[in-house]
Amino acid sequence: MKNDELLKIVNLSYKKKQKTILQQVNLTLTAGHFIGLAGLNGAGKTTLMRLIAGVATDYQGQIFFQKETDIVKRKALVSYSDELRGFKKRTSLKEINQFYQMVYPDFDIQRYQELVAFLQLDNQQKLGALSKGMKERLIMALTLARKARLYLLDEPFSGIDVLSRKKIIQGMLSWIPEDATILISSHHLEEIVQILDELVVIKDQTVFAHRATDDILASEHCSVEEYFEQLYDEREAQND
Ligand SMILES: Nc1ncnc2c1ncn2[C@@H]1O[C@H](COP(=O)(O)OP(=O)(O)OP(=O)(O)O)[C@@H](O)[C@H]1O
Repeated sequence: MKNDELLKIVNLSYKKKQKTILQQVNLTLTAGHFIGLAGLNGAGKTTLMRLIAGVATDYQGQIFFQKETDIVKRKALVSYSDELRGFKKRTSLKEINQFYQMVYPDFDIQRYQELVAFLQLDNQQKLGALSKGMKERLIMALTLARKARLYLLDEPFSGIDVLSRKKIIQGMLSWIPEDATILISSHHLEEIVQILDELVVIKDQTVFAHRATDDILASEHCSVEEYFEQLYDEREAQND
């Protein structure tokens, strides 16, 4: 149901090679929302997605999904496609699709075919022959074809040409079920802001802000992009 609690992260900290990447992260996401994930390069956006998806596991703190901590159950409800690193370059899109059908019981083949057509992908092509933008389209099709509760898209548009972006961003509204939530990271907030209900900002190795975009517009008297920039400017001003 819309607005039910989906994800609750409590005091999460994560280190990689003894370096602290995230610390004391607290975040609650509810069902039925489009949420932007913003932060400068290296802030920890990808790391947070990997933790939510259950790809990165060696963390401190707790991650509840629908009030449960079981990672297998979480993986079954969260759709995230890493960079398809596990597949060989000669693997065709058709074979990748077959693999997803086998591994994910919620993979909706009809929805995948619709996404393939919408994103102008060619099932006969090999993974290694895809351009950066076409690979991003494939990741998007595979991720959104699952009937999940939470979708994670990490910089989904960075390689996609400007003309296609608008169409895809608008199209995304129709691909996400009403009671599901999508978390999208992007360095170009201005492009996705019109579809965002909420914004999560990663700064100082933690979730620094989590606000409804309507609330930002009403109480900050600036655009969502300006609000994000100001959060970082404040830090620089303090450091001066
Ligand atoms: N395998 C790794 N080993 C060591 N440090 C890592 C590793 N992967 C990521 N990091 C570090 O973790 C931090 C967060 O990286 P992450 O990729 O999550 O950031 P990001 O916000 O997604 O960045 P970007 O916007 O550049 O994609 C960075 O300082 C990065 O150097």
